[in-house]
Amino acid sequence: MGSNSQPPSVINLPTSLEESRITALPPAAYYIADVISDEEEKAILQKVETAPKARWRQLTHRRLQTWPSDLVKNTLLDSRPLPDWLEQPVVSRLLSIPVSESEPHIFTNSPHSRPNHVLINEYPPNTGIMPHKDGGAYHPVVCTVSLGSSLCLNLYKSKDDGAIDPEPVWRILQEPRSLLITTADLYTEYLHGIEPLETDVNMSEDTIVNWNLLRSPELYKDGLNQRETRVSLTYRDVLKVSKLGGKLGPMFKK
Ligand SMILES: O=C(O)CCC(=O)C(=O)O
Ligand SMILES: [Fe+2]
Repeated sequence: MGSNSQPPSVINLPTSLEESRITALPPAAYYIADVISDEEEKAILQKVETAPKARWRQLTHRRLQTWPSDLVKNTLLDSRPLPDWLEQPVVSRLLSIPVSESEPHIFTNSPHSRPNHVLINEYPPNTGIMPHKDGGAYHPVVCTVSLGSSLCLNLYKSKDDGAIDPEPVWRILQEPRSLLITTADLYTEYLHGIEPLETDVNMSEDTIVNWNLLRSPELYKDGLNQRETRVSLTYRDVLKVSKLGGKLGPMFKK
């Protein structure tokens, strides 16, 4: 293989999530560089891009889709399953990786034992998301699949007066085709956000907490990541699902 060529596209799942733990973070976060193949990435991106226009919600810089639907008062009104292209291959792989001997997968202790909601965010270069917490609607396990481009997700601490310390405590680099799982204190105690940058800078073994788990650290040896459009799929379990959901008329569904 030449020094500039990419390694071949392979799926590489750990036999236990422990192998993928980001050890510099409080319990627990996991990073799997190769959760889907190139072909699977392309197929999902194609589905995202060709979704009906009404599926997209346009914010100032970013646009997003929610599947199967938005939440209303923290409740999922639409109890239809996720579409097949969001279910396969991602959910089945997620549910196939043990956390420990007594925990067969990461959603073992969530109310529906699986993710029932996917938020799709599209970030062109120079686009980010303000530091925030994900709030009370979800079980505190967040599974994010990244497509199309790498970027850094930052984790922030609230200061004692409630203000956000603008300097991130940790930075996680998410490569395309990767899966990041964050849980527990990282959900409840810390904030996460993405800076609106054209280029992530100053990246190294010392500044990126998952450096040892990256697929291609050599691509960033100058410390830089030139962003292209990155699409993320955020899989979560919404705690409350309306029993009426399946009975709502088409007017209430998107
Ligand atoms: O795109 C991401 O990785 C983060 C998205 C996010 O934090 C959110 O939508 O709540
Ligand atoms: Fe979030």
